[in-house]
Amino acid sequence: MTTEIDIIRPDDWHLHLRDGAMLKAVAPVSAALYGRAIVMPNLVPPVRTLEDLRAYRSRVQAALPGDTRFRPLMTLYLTETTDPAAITEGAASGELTAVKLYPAGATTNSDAGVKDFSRVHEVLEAMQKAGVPLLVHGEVTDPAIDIFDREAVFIERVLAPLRKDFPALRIVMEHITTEEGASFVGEGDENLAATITPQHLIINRTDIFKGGIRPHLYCLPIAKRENHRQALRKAATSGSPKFFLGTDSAPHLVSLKECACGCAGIFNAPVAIPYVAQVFDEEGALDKLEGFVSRNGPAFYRLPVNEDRIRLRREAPDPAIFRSVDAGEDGSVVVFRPDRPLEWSVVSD
Ligand SMILES: NC(=O)N[C@@H](CC(=O)O)C(=O)O
Ligand SMILES: [Zn+2]
Ligand SMILES: [Zn+2]
Repeated sequence: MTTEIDIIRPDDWHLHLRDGAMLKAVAPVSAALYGRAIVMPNLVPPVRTLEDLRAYRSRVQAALPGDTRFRPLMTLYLTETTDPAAITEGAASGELTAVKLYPAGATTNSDAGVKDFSRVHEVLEAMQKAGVPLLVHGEVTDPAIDIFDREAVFIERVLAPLRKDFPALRIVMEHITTEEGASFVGEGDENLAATITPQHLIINRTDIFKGGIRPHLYCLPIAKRENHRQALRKAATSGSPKFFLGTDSAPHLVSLKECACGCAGIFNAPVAIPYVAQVFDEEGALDKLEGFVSRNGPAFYRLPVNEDRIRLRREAPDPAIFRSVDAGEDGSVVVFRPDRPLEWSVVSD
């Protein structure tokens, strides 16, 4: 039985660092473990222009410990007025790693997102040409579609047509939560990949209501039925290079989670890697862990893997790992803690 494993330092291909006091509170947590992270642009207001992106990158850098080697990879928030020239310029300078598509109204801070997809064709053409990946929050916003069906319907109505219109556009379907998502990506060509979160590998929709309503297990896309969780575990541990870790660590103040209309988002940065190691252990796939957390992401993004390594051990971590993170005078952030004991720890980094 493997009790210790050494892997290339992981990256996080989907992370929310926020801004202000929250940024200062959470950036060091990710920087302590990951080599790089794709930093999501859904601030209020969003990161829409290269000027916004540069300013945000400076604020992120200022929130990191002085001696860190962590590199934030910056993204733009796609709107119906995004300038195609910004894509070309950002790609050429290396400042722009990817562009994020939020269907308007689909998730936290997505109001400025895309309503009419025909309006972004020129931008998508510029991205296709420059090889800049499009990261998609894959849920339709049609209120007539049941929340549990929104991802599958998005694939049918938006993603499949988009792939036909822009076959060379590199696309990452972010935080997939369904069998349909896993098979659409699995069957696609090398221009299509997906991130998977720790929570969607661990909880199903029943867990959200276990013994009462659990706001800290609520995120979007919402966790689905057990068969979908199983499909995601299979995809993540399959060894396919199309699937990689994006934690979607998404901090919200406890007061905005525990209220009558709580925000969507799970903060998992302190525990994501040990929980993912546990999932791979349970699936008898520890040999595939390094691919999922450290190799497949860089391969898709055409970046080298990190140079140093981390060590994981099958041993319960210090319970302090679950302690809420203080985000300044407005409150704190609760750490993802599913109803499963954590049996893995990061022992050196
Ligand atoms: N995942 C979430 O539930 N929330 C994210 C937004 C997102 O990634 O959809 C957030 O910014 O809080
Ligand atoms: Zn999302
Ligand atoms: Zn997210």
